[in-house]
Amino acid sequence: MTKEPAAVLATVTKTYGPVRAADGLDLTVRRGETVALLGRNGAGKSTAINLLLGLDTPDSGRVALFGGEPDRAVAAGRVGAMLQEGRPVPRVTVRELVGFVASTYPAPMPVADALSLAGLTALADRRVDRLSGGQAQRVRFAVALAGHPELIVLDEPTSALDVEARGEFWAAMRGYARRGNTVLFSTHYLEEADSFADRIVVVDAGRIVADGTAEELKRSAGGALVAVDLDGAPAAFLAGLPGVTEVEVRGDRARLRTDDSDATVRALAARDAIRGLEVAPLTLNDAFLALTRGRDDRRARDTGQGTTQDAARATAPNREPIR
Ligand SMILES: Nc1ncnc2c1ncn2[C@@H]1O[C@H](COP(=O)(O)OP(=O)(O)OP(=O)(O)O)[C@@H](O)[C@H]1O
Repeated sequence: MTKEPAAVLATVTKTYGPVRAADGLDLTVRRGETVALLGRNGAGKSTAINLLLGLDTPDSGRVALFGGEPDRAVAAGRVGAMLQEGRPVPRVTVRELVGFVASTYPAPMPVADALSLAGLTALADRRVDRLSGGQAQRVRFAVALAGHPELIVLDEPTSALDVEARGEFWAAMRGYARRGNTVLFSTHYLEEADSFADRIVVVDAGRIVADGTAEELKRSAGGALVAVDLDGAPAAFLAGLPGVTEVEVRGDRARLRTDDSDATVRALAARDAIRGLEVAPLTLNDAFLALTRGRDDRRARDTGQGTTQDAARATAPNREPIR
């Protein structure tokens, strides 16, 4: 018998007033996968996670964890979660806190094991209100492990951590995933999705707009980037060159997205317009922007105005984590 997937959202919708926070989400997370939900603020990542965990009910569609009701899987300890809201920190030691939470589950993980996986063995007797932000986040991870879950769901687990704490956090998570467990995490950091996920699911305006490995996302966004100096020439001809799907001109430099970089470069060469030529594959960031841009454009059309992202993009390509 094939095993049920760890998590399923089937054509799930959820609206909050006028906002379609989940707009027909279809997602299957297979056992053993590490999946990133990648999207900007307000894309619908937390909504998807809350629906999956049974913390919210969909307007329509079906949600299942291990083939059953989310509540059942959560109560059985098969699912651990780290959500965005921090709870007040009690004045107990790390070991006491994890031990207490473990005692509420039917088949908990041994406390020493949870502490070790979370990289907390040396801090077991430290009070939890006397830890750094990164250490406190690993305590929350150990708490999420306490029920001995097969699936961990993390909503932006590292957004408040510095680079070093982030590295330690992901090292702990990898140890858990290596045991054959399933991890679903949301993030707006492209590099985090790229480094830690087997599969990236791009969420935008309550919809899944792409789903695959980083390489597949780059391929599905299409092509490469070609940049040249204009040398004072008017830029109008660039959009008509073979392969070109997008033109961005800043100062005297033109940046083209193309489906066929060979054809584009040949056409540029034929016009003797290859000064400062650069050809580069799309970065994951470029792919993300290309994959989510269509919806921005549609939203802008629907509301009759550009979005702030459009405005930012018109002046500078986004090289930062998506915010
Ligand atoms: N309880 C709620 N009531 C009203 N609107 C909500 C509620 N929860 C979410 N929304 C709206 O639904 C949309 C999706 O929000 P959601 O929190 O799922 O996005 P997100 O991708 O997790 O964003 P972030 O990265 O900021 O956490 C947003 O427009 C948000 O304002």
